[in-house]
Amino acid sequence: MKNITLLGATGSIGLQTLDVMREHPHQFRLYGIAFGKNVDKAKEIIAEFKPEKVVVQDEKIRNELLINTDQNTILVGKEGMEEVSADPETDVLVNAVMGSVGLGATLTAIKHKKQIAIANKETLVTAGHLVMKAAKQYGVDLLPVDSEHSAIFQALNGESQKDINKIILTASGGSFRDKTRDQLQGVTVTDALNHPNWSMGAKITIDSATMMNKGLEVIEAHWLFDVPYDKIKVIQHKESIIHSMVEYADKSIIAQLGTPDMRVPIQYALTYPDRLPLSSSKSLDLVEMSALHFSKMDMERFPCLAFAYHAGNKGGSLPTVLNAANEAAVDLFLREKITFLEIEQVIENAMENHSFVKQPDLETINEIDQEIRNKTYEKY
Ligand SMILES: NC(=O)C1=CN([C@@H]2O[C@H](COP(=O)(O)OP(=O)(O)OC[C@H]3O[C@@H](n4cnc5c(N)ncnc54)[C@H](OP(=O)(O)O)[C@@H]3O)[C@@H](O)[C@H]2O)C=CC1
Ligand SMILES: CC(=O)[C@@H](O)[C@H](O)COP(=O)(O)O
Ligand SMILES: [Mn+2]
Repeated sequence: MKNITLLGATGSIGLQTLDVMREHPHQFRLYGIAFGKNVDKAKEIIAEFKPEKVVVQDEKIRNELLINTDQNTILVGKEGMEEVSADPETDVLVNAVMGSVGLGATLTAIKHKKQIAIANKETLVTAGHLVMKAAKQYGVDLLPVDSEHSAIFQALNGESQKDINKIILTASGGSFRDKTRDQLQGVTVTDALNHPNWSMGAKITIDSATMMNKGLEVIEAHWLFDVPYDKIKVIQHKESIIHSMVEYADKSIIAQLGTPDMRVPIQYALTYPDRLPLSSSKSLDLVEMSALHFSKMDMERFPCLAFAYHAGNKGGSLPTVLNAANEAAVDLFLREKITFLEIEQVIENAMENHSFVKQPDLETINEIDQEIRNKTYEKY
């Protein structure tokens, strides 16, 4: 029986993690949760799973939650997430919060040698060098939850790092893949939230539409698999059936396929190196599928992908700027303060005007993250 602490329990990945846990009640017990604002959903989770530790975003939410939940220990904010991540009773940390707010918890869990299932890609984008250095120092593996990275992790299994020719990340193209740049003028939040293949949280769905999601995933792959950027390629694959691939020195390509169902990579990160049945997930019927499509990624159509390659290649503080500007811009778009096309302008502007720091430590990263958000929110 593994004790799971689930950060972001009320979100898309959080709820699907709970689905996996329901299928395997003898393997997993929910020890701790953290959530943001969704008190009603959190109450349902607490009533069903009875976690011992609950972390809330702030004091206001704590007061709302206190009614009926006095049997739990309630912790608050980033410090609360770090405390529950370090808790001796936590065996596995599933980090599924949205955004760089998850960074401290990831680093804390590493220092306490926890098994970590990482969905929170922003952690790796904003401070990949610090996270991977700590993981190496404490001998901790980060088990990827992101579907592409789970696919790559499975395709890499047992192979030698030196034999990798390239990693091929697949991109669905997002909600606006069939639109030209001209047709992006005036698109609405509702349109942008309509992802063709996946049902996900709002922020990542917008990231898919701008292609920033794939940009973040390029940086995530660089850190997780220690592969240089010139060996990480992106192709468009509109069906999201091949979740990603690795090409080896002999030109063999190993791919991982499956229906678009996040419970599969979530469960694998929880059970690795074993596999358990997942009866709620559907088998892929390739005959019914009949055809899969691939096309070249157009960096001019999707400039956010080019921004991410640039930030990744340059390194230093630039990925922190990319991530913080993107988080603020997507939030502004979701609240209809800026247009869809302004998202990329906010990011480009933040990257161009930033005073570059070559080797930022944690304090510097947190300062830059806050400064970029403040500047962006001041402007709009
Ligand atoms: N959804 C997916 O299929 C995939 C997601 N990912 C990654 O997983 C992460 C989560 O994504 P997703 O589940 O879609 O996002 P959601 O928006 O659905 O969920 C985010 C979760 O984080 C919580 N949260 C937000 N801010 C805070 C905070 N300050 N303190 C504590 N909790 C907070 C939210 O709480 P509340 O709702 O209560 O406010 C919610 O539980 C992201 O990094 C995303 O990129 C990666 C691959 C696929
Ligand atoms: C499910 C998942 O891992 C998402 O990151 C998904 O990949 C989004 O799809 P696209 O970014 O390819 O549209
Ligand atoms: Mn993904």
